[in-house]
Amino acid sequence: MATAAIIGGGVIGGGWAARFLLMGWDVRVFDPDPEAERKIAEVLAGARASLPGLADVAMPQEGRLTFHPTIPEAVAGAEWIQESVPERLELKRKVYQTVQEHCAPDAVIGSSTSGFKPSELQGDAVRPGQIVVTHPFNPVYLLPLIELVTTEANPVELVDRAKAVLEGIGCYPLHLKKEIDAHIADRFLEAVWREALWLIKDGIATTEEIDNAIRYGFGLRWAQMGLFETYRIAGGEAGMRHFIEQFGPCLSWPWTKLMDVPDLDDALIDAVAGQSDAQSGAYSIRELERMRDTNLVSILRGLKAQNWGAGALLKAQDVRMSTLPERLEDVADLSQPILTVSQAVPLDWTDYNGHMNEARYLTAFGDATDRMMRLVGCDADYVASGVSFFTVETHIRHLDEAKAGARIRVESQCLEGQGKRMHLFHRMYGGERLLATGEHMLIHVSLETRSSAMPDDRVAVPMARLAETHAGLPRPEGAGKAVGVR
Ligand SMILES: NC(=O)C1=CN([C@@H]2O[C@H](COP(=O)(O)OP(=O)(O)OC[C@H]3O[C@@H](n4cnc5c(N)ncnc54)[C@H](O)[C@@H]3O)[C@@H](O)[C@H]2O)C=CC1
Ligand SMILES: C[N+](C)(C)CC(=O)CC(=O)[O-]
Repeated sequence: MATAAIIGGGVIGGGWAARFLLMGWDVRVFDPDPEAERKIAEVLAGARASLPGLADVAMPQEGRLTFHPTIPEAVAGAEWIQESVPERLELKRKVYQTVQEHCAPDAVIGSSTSGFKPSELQGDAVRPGQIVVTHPFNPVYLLPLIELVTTEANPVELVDRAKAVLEGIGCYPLHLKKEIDAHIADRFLEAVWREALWLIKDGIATTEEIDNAIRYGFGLRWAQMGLFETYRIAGGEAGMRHFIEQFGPCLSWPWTKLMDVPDLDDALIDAVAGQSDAQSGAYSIRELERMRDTNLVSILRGLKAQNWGAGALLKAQDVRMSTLPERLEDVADLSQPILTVSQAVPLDWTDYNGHMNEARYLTAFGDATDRMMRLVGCDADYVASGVSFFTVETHIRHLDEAKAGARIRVESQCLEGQGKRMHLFHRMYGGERLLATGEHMLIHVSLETRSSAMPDDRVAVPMARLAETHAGLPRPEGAGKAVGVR
């Protein structure tokens, strides 16, 4: 099992611990705060409810979390050491000194620093080449971006290994060409923050109005296209050149106070903190984190459905992690029901009753049906040739609950596969518990005439083979039932 050491388990260290753990790594934590174990347990609970639901395939088995009283004990056997102690250069350098006395000489030491350059961190370290910046974004377990900043002291092999590890735990390592204070993203964030503080100080807007200006408008655009692609479109058919021509001159108008830092005096701090209390004080930080995570999961799953931006990354990761069969030949034992879905319940699949919403059972059974179609040869190429299946009848029984983050799996049985008909029976399990069954009748169709049509041998032959083999299985309890009063 791969092992990561987390040095400093606060907001960011806790998020790293959760991501590594849920991606199957053992995690060893050192943090002198006596409350660290409780705080990380709370971050982990949020991560367990949200991260697994970004995948539409089974995540790796969760790793083991242990806490250690000293740095030497925490880094023992670790191949990745993530430093997330407070943003003080001397403290970070002191930590590296102890870490390097006791860690493997080829382990990667990543720093979460928001602002220091790697050359500053490497300073007088005994092995500067081991230390890189791996700057994450909060919540580390959901946001994939990691700014990877290196120097010439870092061997290419170590940098490549760092990228591979980050990709392996579902991150998007953005390797900066050159080191610079505050990397790329924090320079933007600071610019925006500075403007926002001026707007409050000058009495133009409150914290809530500024947040609304972002979340009802350009924040939504940025999440999916960033800055330049958005502005290219804003230039109309003439694109970026026209955009610059039209809006470039404003850059020299006195619109922004970007270069001036507002004085963070008591009056401004009271104004910001007071407005923030009025805006969000009704919720605890944990409640706000939960809302943020649910929203992020919904946005990311939306982007995933479009195979776009951060969503495309998630889709590619599913392909890497999937072990489910795509062809009949891949099925280990064709005489048994086939595993067609294995995933966790996404946060945005749950409802006001605190469990998986009824519509999502059909989503999961629909995915199981799609896999059964592919298994009998009705794959993307087949559909592109103008033929497919339509589902004409569905009967779902809801037998038990599933909550956010719970692992579910669907096992599928073919009750009939003859002529134009494919009759499927899916069982959804959570561990050993039967959660639901779904029975579906599919009819083979021509996509041109939109009416039933006989399949050709590409589907007819494997479908008949599957149906014949599954004919040996007992008829499932509940098959053929209609809704009725017991
Ligand atoms: N909070 C944020 O939004 C982000 C912070 N960062 C960076 O992550 C780092 C940590 O920041 P946060 O997690 O926000 O701070 P934090 O204050 O939440 O956590 C710091 C943790 O380090 C522990 N600590 C203090 N001295 C230590 C030592 N000698 N050895 C081990 N642990 C020690 C503290 O007990 C605390 O739990 C900083 O470098 C910061 O710039 C990066 C991205 C975002
Ligand atoms: C405020 N901050 C500079 C510590 C923020 C970051 O570094 C990244 C983030 O999560 O916004």
